[in-house]
Amino acid sequence: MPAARPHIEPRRVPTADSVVVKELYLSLQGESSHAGMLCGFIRLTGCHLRCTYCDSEFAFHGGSRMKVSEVVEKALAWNSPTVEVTGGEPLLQPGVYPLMEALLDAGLKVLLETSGAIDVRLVPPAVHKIVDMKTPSSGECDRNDYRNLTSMNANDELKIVIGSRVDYEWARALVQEHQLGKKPYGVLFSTIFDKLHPRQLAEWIIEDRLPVRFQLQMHKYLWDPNERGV
Ligand SMILES: C[S@@+](CC[C@H](N)C(=O)[O-])C[C@H]1O[C@@H](n2cnc3c(N)ncnc32)[C@H](O)[C@@H]1O
Ligand SMILES: Nc1nc2[nH]cc(C(=O)O)c2c(=O)[nH]1
Ligand code: SF4
Ligand SMILES: [Mg+2]
Repeated sequence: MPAARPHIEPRRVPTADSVVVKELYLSLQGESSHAGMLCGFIRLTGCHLRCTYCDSEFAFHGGSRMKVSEVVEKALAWNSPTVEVTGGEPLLQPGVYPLMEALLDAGLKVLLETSGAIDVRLVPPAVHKIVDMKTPSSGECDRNDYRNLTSMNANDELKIVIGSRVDYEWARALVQEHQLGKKPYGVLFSTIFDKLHPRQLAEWIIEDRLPVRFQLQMHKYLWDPNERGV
């Protein structure tokens, strides 16, 4: 007689209409090609990586669970055409997908800041993805999901945060091997704040004539670099 099949309940995602939010604030976008624009920030709690240089460790824990509808209401109250979902690692929370859909439905331009360690194919195509491929000095380079290099479109940007000559040569090899200058999306090269002098990175890029956009974290020059909520 065959063994009785176990009864398995269908998998449910009870949290999909809510997210755990660490902070919500209005500022100027400090990074990417959207830098300088008014932007509301939705910072979600939790991250599975531990980049050596992370400036947002405070977002690894805590925060408050909020309904997606409540977050959208707060986002609309900023009266900013653009919002960014960041973290922590925002794609770890199942509720982030309905959140992004709801923000788009509300007529907002939605930016997403995510590490390159998570497959981005489920992100709604209208979202502007900023995908950060981790360099050796982050300590998390082996977590990169390189399928993301072919899952991004003209709205998106690949970001590489560089803290040393080793990181730079790693990033340069990535650009050259994958012919990233020919992709529909742009490539951003940024420095780890206070680790590599920005001028040094600028000079390397010029010397090698790399097809990338140099950028700084503008908010760290406008405000105290340790200030929260900016
Ligand atoms: C705090 S993370 C949150 C989103 C996601 N976890 C990620 O890593 O992309 C946002 C961005 O800040 C960058 N970042 C964090 N600490 C930094 C630092 N000390 N200097 C420069 N960029 C930093 C990250 O590399 C990432 O591109
Ligand atoms: N002003 C400002 N711009 C940002 N762009 C990306 C940020 C982030 O922490 O993901 C960030 C941030 O923390 N502040
Ligand atoms: S992935 Fe982002 S939030 Fe997580 S540790 Fe790295 S920089 Fe910080
Ligand atoms: Mg930040």
